[in-house]
Amino acid sequence: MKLDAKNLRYLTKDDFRTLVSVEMGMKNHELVPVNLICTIANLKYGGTKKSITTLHKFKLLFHDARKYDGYKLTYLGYDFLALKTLVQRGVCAYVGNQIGVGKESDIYIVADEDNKEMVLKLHRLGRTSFKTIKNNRDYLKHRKSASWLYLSRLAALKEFAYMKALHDNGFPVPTPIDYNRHTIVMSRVRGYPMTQIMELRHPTKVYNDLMNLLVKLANYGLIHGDFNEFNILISDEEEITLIDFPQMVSTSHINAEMYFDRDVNCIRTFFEKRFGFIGQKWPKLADCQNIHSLDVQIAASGFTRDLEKDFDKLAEEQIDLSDDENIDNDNDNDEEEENNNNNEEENNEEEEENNEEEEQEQEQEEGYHEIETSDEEEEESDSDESVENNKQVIEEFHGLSLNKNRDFKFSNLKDDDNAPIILRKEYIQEIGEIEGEPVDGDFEQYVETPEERKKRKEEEKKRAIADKVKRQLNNKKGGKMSVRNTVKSKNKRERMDHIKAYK
Ligand SMILES: Nc1ncnc2c1ncn2[C@@H]1O[C@H](COP(=O)(O)OP(=O)(O)OP(=O)(O)O)[C@@H](O)[C@H]1O
Repeated sequence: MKLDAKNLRYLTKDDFRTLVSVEMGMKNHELVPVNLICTIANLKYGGTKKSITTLHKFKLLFHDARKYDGYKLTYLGYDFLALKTLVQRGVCAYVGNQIGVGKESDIYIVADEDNKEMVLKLHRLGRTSFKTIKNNRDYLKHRKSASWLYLSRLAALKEFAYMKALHDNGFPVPTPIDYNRHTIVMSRVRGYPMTQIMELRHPTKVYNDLMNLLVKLANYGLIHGDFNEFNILISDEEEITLIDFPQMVSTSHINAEMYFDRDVNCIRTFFEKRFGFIGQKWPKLADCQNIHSLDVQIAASGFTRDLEKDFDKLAEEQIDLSDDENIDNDNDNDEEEENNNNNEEENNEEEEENNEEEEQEQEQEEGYHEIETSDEEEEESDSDESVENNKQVIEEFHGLSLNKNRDFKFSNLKDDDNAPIILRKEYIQEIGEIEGEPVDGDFEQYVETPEERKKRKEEEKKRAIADKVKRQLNNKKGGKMSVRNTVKSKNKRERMDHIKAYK
C-alpha cells in the first residue's frame, strides 16, 4: 500500500473526525455502520455522509454491504491518522520516498520543519495475519473483533520500546524519535544492508563488532533471534547498526542456546561465503554474563509483559501463515467485492481518479509530499508557500527519488589503507556499464535521442541490478522483486529457510 500523503491536505476537520470515529467504532465492530459513525463523530447525518464519501474516494475507508452496510479503515486510513498525530506533535512535516519494504512494514523518509531527515516505519503486521486472528477466538478474549489495527499497533510499540531501551544503553540502533498507532519515527541510518556489501576493508573488525554485539545483547538478557545480513546496516566507515529486532528472545528461554548459536552461525557463514573470511573465534552463550536487564525500561515505554505475551502468540501464528500470493489474492478478492458493491460510485469517480493519477504522477516527479493539515481554504496558498520556502528539502527528496541511499560513495577512504574499498554488487554492475563498450554492434548505427538513450540506460541498469539481486537471493518465485526492495521482499518462510541453510 503506497502512502500518498498529499491527500492529507484535502481533508477537513470533519473528515478527520469521521475517520477517527470509524477507528473507534472498529474497537467492537468489524464494520462500522453509518449511524454509529454519526453518533461517535457527533456530526449530522448529511455531513458525516459527505465526509465518508470523501474518505472512501481517497481509499481511506473500505465499504462493505454484504452482511450489513458499514465501513472500516484501510491501511491508508490508519496511516493518515498516525501521520496527522505525528504532524500535530511537530515530529514530522514532510513525507519523502519509500526507501524500504518488508513483509511486515513499509519504510519512508520523512522530514521535520527543520528539514531533518528521519525514517518512518509503518507496520503492516495485519496484512499477513488478519484472517488467522479473526478466527482465533481464544485470542480475541474481551475483544469482539480483533483487527490488524491492534496487531500493527503492538508491533510498533514493541519495536519502539526495544529500540529505546537498546539505544539508551549504548547499542548501535537507530535513535527512536516517536511512535503513534502502527508507526514509529526513528533517525535515518546512513548505510547499506550488509547483504548488499561485496567487500570489506576490515572484515575482522566488522566480524568482531558483530560478535561483540551478540555478547552485549546476551549480557542484557537478550538474544536477537534473527541476526543476519538483512537486519544489519553498514556505513562507509564500516560501522554497524542493527535496524530490526522483531523476535528478540530472552536468554532464559528454553531454546536460548540454540537461538544464540544460530545467530552466531548466520554471521560466520555469511562472512565465509561472502568475504571468504573464516572467524577463528566465536562466542558461546555460556560465556556471556546476564548482568543487566532491560525489562523495566521496556515496560516503561508501555510494552508490558501482558502485551508481550499477546504479541508473541500472534508472532507464532504468523510463522504458519500462507505466502504473499494468498494475501494478495485475499486483498484482490476484497477489492473485487468492494467493486461489486460500489459499481455505480466507481463509474462516477473514474474521471476524478484519472485526474488524481495525473496529479500523483506530477508529485512523484517532484519526489516529495508536503504534509498539510490545515483547513481546505488555506491549502493552496500554504502549500505553494511551503514549496517555495523549502527548496532545499525538495532537492533532497529529488535525490531520494533516485534512491540516494544506494549511491556508492568513495569518501571515507582511510589514507593509510591500501585494502579494497567496500564495493556493492550494484556498483560493480554500474562500473561495467559505464566503462564497457557497447556490446551490440548494431547499437551505434541506431540514432537515439538523448532522452531515449537515458531511458534505455536506466532500464538496462534496473534490469541488470534486479537480475543480480534475484540471483543473489536465489529467489525462485520471482514476482515482486524491485531494485529498491531487494531482499526485503522475501517472505518470512523464505527467510527462515535461508537462516536454516546456515546451520
Ligand atoms: N533507520 C533506518 N535508516 C535507514 N534505512 C532504514 C532504516 N530502517 C529501515 N531501513 C531500510 O528499510 C529496509 C527494511 O527495514 P526493516 O528491516 O526494518 O523492515 P521489516 O519490515 O522489519 O523487514 P522484514 O519484516 O522483511 O524483516 C531496510 O533493509 C533498510 O534498507
